[in-house]
Amino acid sequence: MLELQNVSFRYTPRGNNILSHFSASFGEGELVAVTGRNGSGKTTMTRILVGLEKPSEGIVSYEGNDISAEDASARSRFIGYVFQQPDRQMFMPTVREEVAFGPRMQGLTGKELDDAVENAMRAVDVAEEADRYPRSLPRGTQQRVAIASAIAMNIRYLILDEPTSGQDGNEKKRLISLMNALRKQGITVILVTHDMDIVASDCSRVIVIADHEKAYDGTPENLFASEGKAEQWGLAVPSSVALGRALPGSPYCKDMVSFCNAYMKLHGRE
Ligand SMILES: Nc1ncnc2c1ncn2[C@@H]1O[C@H](COP(=O)(O)OP(=O)(O)OP(=O)(O)O)[C@@H](O)[C@H]1O
Repeated sequence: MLELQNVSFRYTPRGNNILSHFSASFGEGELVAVTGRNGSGKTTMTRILVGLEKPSEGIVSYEGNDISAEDASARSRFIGYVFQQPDRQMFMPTVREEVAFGPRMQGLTGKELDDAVENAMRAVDVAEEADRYPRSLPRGTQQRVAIASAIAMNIRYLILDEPTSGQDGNEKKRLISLMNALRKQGITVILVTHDMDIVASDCSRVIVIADHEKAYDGTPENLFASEGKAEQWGLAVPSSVALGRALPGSPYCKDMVSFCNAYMKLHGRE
């Protein structure tokens, strides 16, 4: 279990709190969305989890131990982070070397290292790009390379910052099915996103940050079930949810397939 306990954070000693008394815990195999208005502190919260920022107050704990003082490189043994612009975290000449960098730093060598790298590249479907320069790849592929780098280090948590912004439908679908595959292996995926379609259709849980605090922590269904709840935090309601609300009985429709099923059921009864 990875936890933020009563964490407050400000970027400068005299600055305002970006987060105030923020607590959240992340269990195994969850797909958790972190959302909220622009500038609400989503990226900051994940940077604290990964060790790129230290809490001004409160602690970060992992499996019951206070890891607040551990830096990001120490935490990379269990947590991976994919930046909004993944090319900023790539500095090796080939995809294979990029993916090998982390596990090599962890002490893997020889066949063990080669196997970890090959398996990770295959898991995210970048094996064919193994000899290419990572920074020349499309952003979606770079994201998968960054995920492979994390998988090769045998992580338990993966944080993705706005992975679907600017992606086409196919790349989104590919990423979502990859996140689901990781989740089935027990890896917890934490997704910073403004994409409410993904929140409703794919996430098991959603955290909303508003006014420096955790405003909501629960299922997407509960967030979107009643009109006005998500909207008060500036969140867009997915089309399928809005359409479902307009049907008799206002069924909750997490995606367009659910909406069509609900519609057909009603139609069949008429
Ligand atoms: N390095 C920094 N120094 C000072 N202030 C910062 C720094 N990084 C972010 N901030 C401020 O902290 C606040 C929270 O930023 P953060 O990037 O965490 O928000 P966010 O919810 O991820 O935003 P977005 O949805 O726009 O990506 C913003 O007001 C931002 O301007």
